[in-house]
Amino acid sequence: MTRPIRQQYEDLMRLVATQGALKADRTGTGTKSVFGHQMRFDLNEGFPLVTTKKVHVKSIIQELLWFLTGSSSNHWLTERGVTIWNEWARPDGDLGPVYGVQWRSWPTPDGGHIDQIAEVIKTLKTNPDSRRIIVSAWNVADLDKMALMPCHALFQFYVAPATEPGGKGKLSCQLYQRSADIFLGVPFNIASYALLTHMVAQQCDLDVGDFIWTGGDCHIYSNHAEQVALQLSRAPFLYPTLNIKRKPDSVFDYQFEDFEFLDYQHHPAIKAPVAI
Ligand SMILES: Nc1nc(=O)c2c([nH]1)NC[C@@H]1CN(c3ccc(C(=O)N[C@@H](CCC(=O)O)C(=O)O)cc3)CN21
Ligand SMILES: O=c1ccn([C@H]2C[C@H](O)[C@@H](COP(=O)(O)O)O2)c(=O)[nH]1
Repeated sequence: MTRPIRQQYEDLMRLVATQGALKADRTGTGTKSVFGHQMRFDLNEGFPLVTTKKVHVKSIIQELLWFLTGSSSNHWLTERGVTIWNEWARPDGDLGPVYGVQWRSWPTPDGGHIDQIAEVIKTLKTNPDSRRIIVSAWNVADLDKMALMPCHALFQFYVAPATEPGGKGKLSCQLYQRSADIFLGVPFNIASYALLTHMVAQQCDLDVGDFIWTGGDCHIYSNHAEQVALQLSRAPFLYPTLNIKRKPDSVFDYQFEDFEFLDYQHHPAIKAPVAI
């Protein structure tokens, strides 16, 4: 199959840079913003890793593995050389009941916990036609205890049945991201959920389908304007290919070394300040 060169991400960036409304925000930085946007990535066309700048995949993989441990501590990340959450961590490294805590141990009113990821894997294996295969990080009662409220708030899986006898079903995933920092956050978020979709598909003996990204407040910070102009002057390359080197016993047993990206052709990295 010859793959097309895709630029959904750059199209969103261009749309917001040219059409976005000037809008104030919590951090006091100022943004250009568009409300409501969708991108669809066919994971069979390659792994959607932005090519118009170098994306730091190590941070993305480790952050996803951190979510899957259910940890609330930034120490897990810093011990592995990942610093992207440092600005939000409390002095003891705690981030409150953020993504991983809600994914793996959503608290129930009677004092119990729900492992939403384990439930999703079980449902995909036993009832793939279900329309209820959802993970939510948006725990309203816990929001005020979180260092930062979830940006990637809710995701749903979907299985398209096999089209030939003996074939595999195709796993798709759609994410709702309520707030999207297009320059810094979104390349991470797309790659993270695309990676999760590959991992869940491998565990459930499914092929991959689409990753659909749906954004709420899609913004470019005013202090990213020059970086955005540089990035939009570059021509995208073909997406790389993800190789998962082994099949671990469960979705919770993946290691950083299990993943490699083949043929990742990219433009140079572009530095930018993160809005706190
Ligand atoms: N304003 C803002 N944007 C975000 O994207 C964001 C937050 N806040 N707060 C929570 C997390 C942390 N995330 C971050 C934070 C920093 C980078 C960042 O600085 N990226 C650089 C360096 C990569 C690295 O060191 O690994 C980049 O060039 O992508 C990316 C995502 C995503 N989230
Ligand atoms: O995974 C993430 C996490 C955070 N962001 C961005 C989106 C916003 O720019 C900030 C969060 O600020 P709020 O005022 O809470 O919306 O972080 C992201 O893009 N991706």
